[in-house]
Amino acid sequence: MSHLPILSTPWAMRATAAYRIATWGPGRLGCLAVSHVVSSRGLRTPARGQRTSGQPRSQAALIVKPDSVARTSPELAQPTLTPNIIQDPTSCTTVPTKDSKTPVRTPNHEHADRIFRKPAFFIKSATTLKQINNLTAPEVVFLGRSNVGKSSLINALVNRNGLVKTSSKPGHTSLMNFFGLAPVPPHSSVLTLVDMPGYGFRSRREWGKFILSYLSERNQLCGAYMLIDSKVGELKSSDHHMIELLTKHQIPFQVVLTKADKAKGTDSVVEKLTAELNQKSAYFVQPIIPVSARKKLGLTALRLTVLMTCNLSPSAI
Ligand SMILES: Nc1nc2c(ncn2[C@@H]2O[C@H](COP(=O)(O)OP(=O)(O)OP(=O)(O)O)[C@@H](O)[C@H]2O)c(=O)[nH]1
Ligand SMILES: [Mg+2]
Repeated sequence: MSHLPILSTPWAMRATAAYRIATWGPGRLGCLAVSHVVSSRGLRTPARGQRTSGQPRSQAALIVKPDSVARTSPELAQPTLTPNIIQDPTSCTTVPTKDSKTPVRTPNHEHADRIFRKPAFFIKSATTLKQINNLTAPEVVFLGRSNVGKSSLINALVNRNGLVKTSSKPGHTSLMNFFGLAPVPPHSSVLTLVDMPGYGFRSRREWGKFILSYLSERNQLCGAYMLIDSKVGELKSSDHHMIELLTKHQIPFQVVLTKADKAKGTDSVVEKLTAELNQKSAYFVQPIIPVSARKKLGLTALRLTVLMTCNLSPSAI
């Protein structure tokens, strides 16, 4: 367990975060939405697996890295998983260079790729939580600034160019879109992937309210993937606000460096961001994963961590 400095009371932290969200691009929320978020949630156990609601909030929960996201958790410490996640150059975190050795693929990598070859399908767009009540599969959400590559990454993960619409124009995705993976669509979905509208430049204020209620109340949500453009290579203020929001709602999140084909080297960026995020949030989960949707790099590593985040054993599906 690692401890973060206690900055203030949980209530003050929540109020501060709520104020910041109220002034942030995708939200620019009215006071009503903010006070709803501040007062409505109980502590949920962030998880590899579904979170539960209704447990009391405690300050301890805000300052202690939860076991389920600590890097020392037995699950991540499994020798068959962790070293390969971190070291396998093609299928995992590192974008391979010309000098890379032939990657070693473990059965877990094979399983992860196999699961993501199951038919992927569009379920629905939503603007209220009620519209997604019937979606019960474990869920992960892809978040990030406009144009960072969220929609392209989902297409690449499920091997379906065109499943999610992409555009070079920022602000293209304008609703929360839900996608399923299932042996026999649309039944028995094993996993739900959520594509968010981008925040920051060209985002729209009306997205904020639903996104806030989604993050604060959605029990199916197992974790978030926060995308950073590897060419940008740093957290912008809107990313900081999102991290505060994820932390406030105790949602474990992992960072994905997108468009790695365009960046010269991602190692130093990974190192710098890892140190910064470890300081900033107890809900940050390592490792940071560089990917390229265009060159299909790093995708297997991401698939495997998505399955782990959702507590879906790759070999059991
Ligand atoms: N070079 C490169 N370009 C990429 C990659 N992934 C996405 N892009 C490009 O980045 C642009 C934005 O991609 P999207 O997937 O639409 O980004 P988004 O985050 O969904 O954008 P919004 O929905 O507007 O928030 C498009 O022109 C993509 O072709 C990548 O891996 N490499
Ligand atoms: Mg998009």
